[in-house]
Amino acid sequence: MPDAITIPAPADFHVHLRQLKMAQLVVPHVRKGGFSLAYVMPNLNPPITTTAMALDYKAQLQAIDPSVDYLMTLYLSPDLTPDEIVKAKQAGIAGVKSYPRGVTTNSDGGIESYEMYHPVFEAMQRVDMVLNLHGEIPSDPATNTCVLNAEERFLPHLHSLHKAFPRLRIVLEHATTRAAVEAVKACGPTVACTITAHHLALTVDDWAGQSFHFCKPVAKYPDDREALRQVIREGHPRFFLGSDSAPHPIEAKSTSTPAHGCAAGVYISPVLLPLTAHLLESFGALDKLEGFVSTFGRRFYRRELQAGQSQPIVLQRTKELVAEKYEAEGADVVPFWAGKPLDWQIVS
Ligand SMILES: NC(=O)N[C@@H](CC(=O)O)C(=O)O
Repeated sequence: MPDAITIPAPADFHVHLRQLKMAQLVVPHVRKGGFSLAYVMPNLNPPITTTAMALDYKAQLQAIDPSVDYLMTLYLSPDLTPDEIVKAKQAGIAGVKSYPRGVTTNSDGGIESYEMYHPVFEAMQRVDMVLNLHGEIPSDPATNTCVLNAEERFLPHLHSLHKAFPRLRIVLEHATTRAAVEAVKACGPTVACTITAHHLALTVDDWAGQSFHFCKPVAKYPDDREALRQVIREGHPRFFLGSDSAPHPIEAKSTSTPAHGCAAGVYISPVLLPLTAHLLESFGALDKLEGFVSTFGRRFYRRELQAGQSQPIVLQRTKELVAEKYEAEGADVVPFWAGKPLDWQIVS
């Protein structure tokens, strides 16, 4: 059992950084959690639908912490045109995120059918931008669809998109099921998958009745969690970390009404690297940490570290309790693993 681990420049390939006071609180937590690259989600209110909006948002994030490499994304909506894709690529925007309508936070403007976006996907394939999929279909009593099977029922869309656009790089985000792992494995090298740290820990029993563990997609069965753990143990190079760290004010998580429910999202940024090490060690995959948090995602996104760029993070074995909450002027949030011990801490 090692007492220290050194990881070259960890990269979080899925994170929600919000705006205004919440952003002031959570953006510095990217670094605190051990990460120097953040792949930033566009589901703001209003969503980031143009290159100009994405660049303006990036400037807001850089003003809070200029030391992080922010990779920006656009929100797939009918406003997005092939011309805007070309413009976005030239401006360094990395990807386009698709949210099916109504399945999660700020997804009212999300998509209902992929066919109408084929010209946009064609342009993305041509200029080489990444398509990020929130892989759930909306709940529908008529087809017996609910949060437990919404991801599995999305997978035929993944296969048909990959078939129609075989050179388009696609990432199935925050996979939670054995079916999703198998679907991504069955695809070619242009399809990858992010896995969150919390989905390596939680199952249905842990979020039913515990609002701070509620996120979309919800954690599934123990066998699904085992499939996520197994693909990491295998060191499969198309499966890598995207935290889906999604802060919500404590009030939005802890008080819900029948009309509004509880906000979906687990907040994980400030403890991300120590927690990921802790969890991987718990299921015998600590030796795969570097690939999972640093190498594989960077390779897929073509953001490999150049010589002299490795900005290594050193973790040391410890017993440290995670903070109960983080707060600042006008914002507060409860982190995942609050009040519980972690076996690793960042020392430099
Ligand atoms: N994951 C979540 O439960 N919530 C995310 C949105 C998302 O990625 O689904 C959020 O922005 O709060």
